[in-house]
Amino acid sequence: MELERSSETYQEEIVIEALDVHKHYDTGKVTVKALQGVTLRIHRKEVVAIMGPSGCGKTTLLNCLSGLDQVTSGTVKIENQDIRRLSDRQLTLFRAREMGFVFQTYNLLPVLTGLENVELPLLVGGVSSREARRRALAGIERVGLRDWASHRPAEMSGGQRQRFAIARALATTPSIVWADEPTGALDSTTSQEIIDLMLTLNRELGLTFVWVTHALDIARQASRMITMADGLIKEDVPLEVQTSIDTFEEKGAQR
Ligand SMILES: Nc1ncnc2c1ncn2[C@@H]1O[C@H](COP(=O)(O)OP(=O)(O)OP(=O)(O)O)[C@@H](O)[C@H]1O
Repeated sequence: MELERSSETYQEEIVIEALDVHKHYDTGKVTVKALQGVTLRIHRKEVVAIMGPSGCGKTTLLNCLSGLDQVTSGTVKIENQDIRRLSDRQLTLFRAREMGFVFQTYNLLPVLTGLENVELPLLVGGVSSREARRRALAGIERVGLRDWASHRPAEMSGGQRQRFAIARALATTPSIVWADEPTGALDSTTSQEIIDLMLTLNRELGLTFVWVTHALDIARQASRMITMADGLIKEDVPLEVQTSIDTFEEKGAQR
């Protein structure tokens, strides 16, 4: 399958690089400094969770890194491409090719079936209808919802909608998937199923994931946890270190 990538090829390869990124919002009277100098490197196959209190700049960072929004100053490179050097059209095509997006509210079109929702980005990208159907069905199979392909979102549970949203994000065989509160609208069991699905896709397809989440139990399952405050990165902890901190604390607590 074309989604498959060799893990050896990509080890230690930087896929997302932010250098001294600032983002200011001008709201007329005041300027909100949402990002105040973020520098960050994310390697291929990492699963990075971005945490922090409401308003600290998590979504702004995700939007700036993914090119959904423009930075005020600083550099963002994706796959070594400085995205500020791309025209709007080039950036749209680049995003469509390299990135998938998953949102808390699924963002599926209600008038389309699950299958049609997954096909849509492929058809927009110029893929033939026969090929789009083949690829969409393969993606839907991968998220375990073959029997639901002809249903509309209103007939599905939240977890099923999010699975279709993930299949849609995968349809264009991206290398990076951005997920903004992907489990925010789901109960804890369904949330865990969605997290397990993304972790499987990370392992099997070598996809890089960036999750924005409020939930510590979700963030702990990433391979790296970044905590933001006031538009800056305050902590950046790989899972192994996190685990040893937990173990240390647990041992300390037992003494
Ligand atoms: N379009 C906008 N116009 C003006 N200010 C904005 C805009 N988007 C975000 N902000 C402000 O930028 C700051 C960071 O917002 P952001 O949404 O990135 O935070 P967040 O950490 O994702 O918050 P939450 O966890 O509540 O979603 C906040 O002060 C917010 O009010």
